[in-house]
Amino acid sequence: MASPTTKNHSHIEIDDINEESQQITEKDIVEKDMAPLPGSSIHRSSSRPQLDVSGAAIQGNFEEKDPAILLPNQTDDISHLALDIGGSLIKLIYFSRHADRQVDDGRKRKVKERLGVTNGSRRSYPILGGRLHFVKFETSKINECLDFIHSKQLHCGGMDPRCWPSDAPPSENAVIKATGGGAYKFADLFKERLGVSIEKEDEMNCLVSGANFLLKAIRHEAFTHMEGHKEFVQIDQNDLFPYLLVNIGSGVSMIKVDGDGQFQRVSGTNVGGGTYWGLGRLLTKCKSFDELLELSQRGDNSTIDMLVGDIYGGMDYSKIGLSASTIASSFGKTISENKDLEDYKPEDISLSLLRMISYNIGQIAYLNALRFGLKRIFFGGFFIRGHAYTMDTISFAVQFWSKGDAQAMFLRHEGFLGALGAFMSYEKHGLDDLMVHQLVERFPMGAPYIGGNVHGPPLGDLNEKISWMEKFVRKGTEITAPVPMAPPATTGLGGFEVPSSKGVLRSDASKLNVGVLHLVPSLEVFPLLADPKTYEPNTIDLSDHGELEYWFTVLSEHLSDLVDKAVASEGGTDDAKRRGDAFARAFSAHLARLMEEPAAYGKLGLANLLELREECLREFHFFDAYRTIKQRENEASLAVLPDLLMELDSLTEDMRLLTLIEGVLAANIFDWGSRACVDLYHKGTIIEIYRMSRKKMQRPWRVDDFDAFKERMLGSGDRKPQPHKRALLFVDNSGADIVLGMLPLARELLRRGTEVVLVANSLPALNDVTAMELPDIVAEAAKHCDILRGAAEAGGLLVDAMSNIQDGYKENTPSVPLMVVENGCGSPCIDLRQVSSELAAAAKDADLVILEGMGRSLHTNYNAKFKCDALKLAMVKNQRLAAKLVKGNIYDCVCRYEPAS
Ligand SMILES: CC(C)(COP(=O)(O)O)[C@@H](O)C(=O)NCCC(=O)O
Ligand SMILES: [Mn+2]
Repeated sequence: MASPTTKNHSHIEIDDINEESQQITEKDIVEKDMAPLPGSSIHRSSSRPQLDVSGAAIQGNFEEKDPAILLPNQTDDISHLALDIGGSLIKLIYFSRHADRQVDDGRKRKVKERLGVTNGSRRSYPILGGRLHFVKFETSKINECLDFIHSKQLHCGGMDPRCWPSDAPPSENAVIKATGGGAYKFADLFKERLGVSIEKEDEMNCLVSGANFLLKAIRHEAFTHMEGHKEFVQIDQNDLFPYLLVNIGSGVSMIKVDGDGQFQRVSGTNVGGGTYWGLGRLLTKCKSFDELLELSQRGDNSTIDMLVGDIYGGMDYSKIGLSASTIASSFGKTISENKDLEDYKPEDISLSLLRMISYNIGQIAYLNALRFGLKRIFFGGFFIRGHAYTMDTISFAVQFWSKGDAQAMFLRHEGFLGALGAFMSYEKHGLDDLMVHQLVERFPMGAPYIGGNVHGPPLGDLNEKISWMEKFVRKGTEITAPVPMAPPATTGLGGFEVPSSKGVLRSDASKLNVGVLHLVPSLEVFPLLADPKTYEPNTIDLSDHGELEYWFTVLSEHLSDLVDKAVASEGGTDDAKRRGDAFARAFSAHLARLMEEPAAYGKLGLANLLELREECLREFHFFDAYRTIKQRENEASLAVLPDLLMELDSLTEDMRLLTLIEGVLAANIFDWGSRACVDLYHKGTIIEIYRMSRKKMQRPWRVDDFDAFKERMLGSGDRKPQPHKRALLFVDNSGADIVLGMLPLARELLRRGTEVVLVANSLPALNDVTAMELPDIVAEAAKHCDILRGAAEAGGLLVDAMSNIQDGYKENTPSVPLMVVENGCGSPCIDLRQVSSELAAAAKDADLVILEGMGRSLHTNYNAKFKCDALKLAMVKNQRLAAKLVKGNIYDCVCRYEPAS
């Protein structure tokens, strides 16, 4: 692991270099939004604006690509900036929104009608959608903060959302909400420089509403930190209150929180962050708070503090539970030694000070918790700065004094409580109505570098992002991935650098753990989860270091191949190569950062890593790296579909069901995310591999519940069970997987009178089929099959595609419908706590869920329990996973059936 190095931090510390640049970028830049994905309606990564669209009407020509839409009820005075101006730091939160490109074609409308999807369940959020960004500056450099606000035009909040951001000057009465002492001190400066008034918000109020929001809405917000070990705590929203909030800024406030807006400042101490920094500066000549903190990491406080052992001749004072290493008196040793300040190491002084102050705060906090019978204590404020030692010291104090009864917890957005509260005080935002499943935290390109010496204007478009990456590298500050890198790629202009031995992740990288919060109110919890509270999507826990190392290696080794595919998908141009290199660097940087601190972005599971890779591709405008491969495989598979259907139709019902399940498992071999499978593809054509795979399908499979599934489907003896009413089929890959595997299975269900909903990705991920692509594939397949044709028509799937059907056939008999819905994600895995509203609506009448593929049914959801019958089907295409999960081998198959629980 890269060891931290000392750096002099200056100016602005910023959470999102995605949009903010380093010194290297000199030009003045106007931010341009990244282009949305073509033709996709759910943008978890680039959250869309959710405006008040009631009464919306298209203005002008309906046929135009992007006609202007008039939103008569949209309030256009939404501010998107709030500040907490403290003694040492300015914390800024701003909101950004993007042009809505929602595609609502005829097919989608029909499916929605059929599923009864309305916007009724969505409450009226004035700022539905968009993103929250978290930024900080040193208060002494307030001018940089003002420049930042100006360059992003954040003070021009009250404006038409359709043309935001704009260069329009702020209106006469523009106001910005702010809290903290600086809201008073700098009010005139804001008026003078930006022409805006500051509306002051009560600091305590803001702290509490910020903390309440975070604890309720962010899944991995609170964590414990003991002896270097960080563990996220799941907070039950209904059991949050009362708690003690300890905000450690320059001074310390202790607030008993009983509910939203219900709190009391019960105590505080003047010995806080300011004391540490002030005394530390005088005693060590350090130039910044971070430098002082950095110093403490190399310190030894026993040269300064009087320990119990110093008094008791190296012994514990065990009778009263004090070990020899317990501090008896902070700085106490210096009184008995005839030394001057210069005789002590600044490192030791810093550590003594840090421990003195942290213990003191921990102790006072515990006494107050005891006073009011509070079990939970949350510590926030920028004193902590994610600093492991500080958190350990506070935790130790709370643990020590409470004898393990009370627990110190920390917050990932520790420093932003006040600013968040100020932001929430804009009444029209409705932010506090958002629920945990409607927020997605993303860690863009800059996340691994965050908080470094950022002092340039905001980053502009994609090109500037790439330049930033390239210049960063040229300056010799390339990040080092502490994982084996693939050999230099052939695609990039400069190829990959051989990783150097010196890690240059920012020295205090571990200190900032916040990403950009995407607000996506259309997301819902999948209603068929048996117990959403205990549901954990990830099967593989990456807190196990061996596991982490293995998967990081797998992803690193896959990187050069992925870049090749991505670059080729964009025509192999020089521009694509540059983007490819920048993507590889950015993703490697994420990996390096997470290798160093796996919990840096919240609780880390394999699904998060796989999704991060897709997000990173999208960030560099690779929207569908496997596009051509998918098309090729679809065509090849569609060509053999008629023969397969004929073969199936010649079988008995029993044999047909078995052959269908075999077919799904066999076709799941087409996975471009698996190293082993990609190697295999060099050995034959798609159809040859498919045939080979089917031949090898011998029961019993490694996990084989087929008989139980068959009994539920076909019954036994004379018992003929009711067919399922509606089945949700979570499909996986393009090509054989969908065409020769899942579609024939869907056809069988339809034939039996079960409605089928094909659930596919909203955005591309590897070679997964998307909801946008499926209707065309179904239409092609329907040309060879009456059942599929009738069902697809009934489900509104063939709205446009029917015109392609040559034989003029029209089904007269009513058919159960076949539908397609998007799942709300763009990842090879699926987190069922955050799915599209369409899928949630489709789930309401479903009594069978079929999850297919390694990502959706093994990496995630293998242990998920459902309210309805569930079938999990996958081929295991990774040796380690096979050994670990099913005690088997690569290419083993899983057919796991669990009746409704
Ligand atoms: C990304 C995947 C989960 C996709 O698998 P699928 O869901 O398509 O079956 C899988 O390719 C994977 O885990 N790949 C990494 C492991 C490897 O290369 O062996
Ligand atoms: Mn897949």
